[in-house]
Amino acid sequence: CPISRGQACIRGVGRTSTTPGALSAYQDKLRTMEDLPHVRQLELLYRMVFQGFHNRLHELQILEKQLYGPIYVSGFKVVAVNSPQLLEELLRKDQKFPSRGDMTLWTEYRDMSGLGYGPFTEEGERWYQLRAVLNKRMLHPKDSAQYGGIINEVVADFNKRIRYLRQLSPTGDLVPDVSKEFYMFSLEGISAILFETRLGCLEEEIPAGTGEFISSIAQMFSYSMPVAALPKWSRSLLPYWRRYIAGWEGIFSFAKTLINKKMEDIQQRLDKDQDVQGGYLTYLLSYTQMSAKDVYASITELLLAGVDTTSNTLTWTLYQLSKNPKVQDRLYEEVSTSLPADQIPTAAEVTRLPYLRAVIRETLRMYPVVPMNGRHMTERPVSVGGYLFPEKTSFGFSHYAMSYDQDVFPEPFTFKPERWLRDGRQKPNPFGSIPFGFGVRGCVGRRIAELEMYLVLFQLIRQFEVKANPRTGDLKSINRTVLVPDKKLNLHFAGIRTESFCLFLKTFL
Ligand code: HEM
Repeated sequence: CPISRGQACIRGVGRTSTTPGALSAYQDKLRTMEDLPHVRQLELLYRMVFQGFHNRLHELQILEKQLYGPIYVSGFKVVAVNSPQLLEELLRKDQKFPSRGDMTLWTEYRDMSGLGYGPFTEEGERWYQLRAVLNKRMLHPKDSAQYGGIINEVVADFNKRIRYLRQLSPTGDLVPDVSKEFYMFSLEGISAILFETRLGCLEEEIPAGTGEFISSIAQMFSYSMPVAALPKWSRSLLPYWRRYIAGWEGIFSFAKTLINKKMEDIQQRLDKDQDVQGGYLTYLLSYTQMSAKDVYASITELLLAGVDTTSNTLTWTLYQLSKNPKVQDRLYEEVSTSLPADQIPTAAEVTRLPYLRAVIRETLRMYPVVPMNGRHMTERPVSVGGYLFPEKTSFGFSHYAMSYDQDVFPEPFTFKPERWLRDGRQKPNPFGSIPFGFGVRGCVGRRIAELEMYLVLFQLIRQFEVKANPRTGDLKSINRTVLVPDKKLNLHFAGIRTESFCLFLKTFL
């Protein structure tokens, strides 16, 4: 452990390895990858460049399914899996240490700087051991529930900020660029959990260090596209690589400063023989055998994975609620009757509300923030849909197209949270929409993300009626690694709902 006092550290995981199942004699009858429809690289490039799919690759999944069926080889030798049944078949045969494939874009800077890998970038046995440590205090709903109090503090600040912004507008209720506000909310929320420190993202004046950190994250993400697309030899000639690396430097230096500060605090307490108690970072630093290098890498990756995902989902949710007043009314009915108006919901209370959960579930169906995921099968051949694929085959999952498969989701373009209610109706095939992934490599932050979204949505809808701004028009989703709106979303947060006014008075005055 980076800090120790003889506490039990979590040791390597001793899971017995499963012998890869030998394929049966029936294997001879399986067809091969060559028998599948192939999308030629030129075709793909044509569609991307001339048909404008370069930033709408998720929509291309729908077209490709119509043209090539549920499984085909796409331009860059990736096997596209485009039906829930085939996806289930493949994921149930996943490796003991699943892999999503090449992560060099995220690892190069760390290799250059002697930094470690986290859950996103690590592979094999080391990844497995890392996840065993990171999952604790995070993955189980009971673990994430302990962060309800911290998240509610952030929600309270977010409410204040929304009230402040709406009163600045000429109409007295318009909040411009809601995505940006949710970004700040998500960054503040996840940092409060991971660093056990408030960054001040929701303050009127963002502290200088926090501002630089936010710019570094934006810089790293925005230069990752040209860096990935351009050849390595161009790096010394063009500015992109240098700026990309500067982004990573800013991110790591900020994270290290906060983590080092926590380590010092803990060490001081230990020196005085005082008890060490705290949240997630304290747990990693004091109760596990993770090295400081691993803690820097893991915390940084958790943070990066936990901001755009949650914030964009919240943006899409409010967008859909503003377009579907009946759904919003039903949600309001649920949140306003579930608790007294002056009571702030706890994690346990908020996760019990079926319609609130269904609203988020439906948003993630229509806007799976990670619209394409995949697996690289390194260990052994695998059969799917009657085809045999050799080891080292890469599979790409067309989650977006599956989410709009009308056999699984009737009226797929309609926002219908009801389809997720467990009130006797037939449940959709669960593999039609798996926004947090699947299995041991699935999203580690799922429960925290859900909790953040439930708590903030509960309080927003209890207070305001969210209305579309006619000038904004319809939003389309574009793919920037995650699905984001193609333009800014401005929304009216109309009239403070009467029931909540006393809550407001109680909380803020
Ligand atoms: C709406 C919110 C979120 C969505 C939709 C989402 C979705 C996903 C998906 C699809 C994956 C890939 C899973 C797979 O390959 O099977 C993933 C992985 C991951 N997510 Fe999330 N995520 C969200 C929020 C978060 C948050 C809040 C955190 C951090 C606390 C987080 C941390 C991670 C990490 C570290 C991984 C990599 C796990 C691994 O490779 O072992 N995510 N997420």
